[in-house]
Amino acid sequence: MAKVRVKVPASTANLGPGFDALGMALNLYAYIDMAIADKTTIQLIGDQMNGIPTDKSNLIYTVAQMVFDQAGVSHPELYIAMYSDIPLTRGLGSSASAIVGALAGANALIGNKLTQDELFQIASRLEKHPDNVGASLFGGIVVAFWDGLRAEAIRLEPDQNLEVLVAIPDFQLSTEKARSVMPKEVAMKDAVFNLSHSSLLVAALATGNLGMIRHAMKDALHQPYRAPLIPGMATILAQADQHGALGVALSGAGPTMLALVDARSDRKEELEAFLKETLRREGVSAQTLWLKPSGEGVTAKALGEEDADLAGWLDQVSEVLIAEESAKGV
Ligand SMILES: Nc1ncnc2c1ncn2[C@@H]1O[C@H](COP(=O)(O)OP(=O)(O)O)[C@@H](O)[C@H]1O
Ligand SMILES: N[C@@H](CCOP(=O)(O)O)C(=O)O
Repeated sequence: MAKVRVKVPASTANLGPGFDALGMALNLYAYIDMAIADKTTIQLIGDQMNGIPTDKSNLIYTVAQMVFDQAGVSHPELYIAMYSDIPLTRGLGSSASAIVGALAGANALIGNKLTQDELFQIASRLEKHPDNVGASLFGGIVVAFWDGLRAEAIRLEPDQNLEVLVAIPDFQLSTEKARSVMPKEVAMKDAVFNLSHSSLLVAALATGNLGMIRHAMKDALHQPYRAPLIPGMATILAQADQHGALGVALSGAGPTMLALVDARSDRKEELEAFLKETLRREGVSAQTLWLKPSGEGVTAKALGEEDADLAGWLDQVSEVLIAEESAKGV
């Protein structure tokens, strides 16, 4: 393919007890255009990616080269353009989406020489959290492990009534920092607590037993240690189910808080206000977003000569949205 456009979903990892094991793709996306070129150029569109390098140290570029290496081809020069709605370093899997997007784009450019499983192995090796990369790659809900040698995953179809409310604080928290506060060893009772709760959560999600989520979505392995890094988190974890959440967790390594909600609930406004107000009382301003699980994982489609470049296409898309809103009279 001469040029490809990749669409890759954000992800939320852990879902509470499934530390490094459970992930869900969300309908918040990053887009990457990629083509083989005479000279490497990397264009980052929007303020979102301030500070990300635009030379050959860029993650998208380096990951694409890994695909070429593994496939035994050489394409050292690339055109890359990227736009993302996924906030960086907030626990919504921006790094995983960049890795998975780059893998899918580079693989499409060379006629999909690598299998999905090969992409999953590379992604898990790089990110080290198969919950994030598995969700961005396969979509839906992913149950996964990575043992340092191999990653395995099974994808579950999310219940159609599942909605997701995220409260994204206006500060960044790197995964590295949020992992550094965790103990190296845990007590047997905490291990058993998480084993039973994450197993129950998978069963609840697999069978659509939404009422069980509030019992299952509890964690003793990482959230207690991370809570001091996020003012308001402990209160949200303790009380969100009293305000209409099916379950609540830290999204990935944080600082975003995530609530699972029944789409038919009439308490959505109450829950959103509770999350915002709890964080505000602790001096944290946060943006709330209503999301859905993304059933689809990463996609890569071929672009023709007639297709607009990424910046032009984004303008067209927003014009369509504005036109749709005007037609609705809002
Ligand atoms: N498109 C991208 N290009 C290059 N690096 C990226 C991109 N997206 C994310 N990253 C890197 O990933 C880091 C964030 O990863 P991480 O701390 O795991 O948080 P999260 O994945 O939850 O957003 C960013 O600070 C940046 O270094
Ligand atoms: N399981 C990892 C997930 C990190 O996710 P991110 O979206 O914050 O990068 C962890 O909890 O450390």
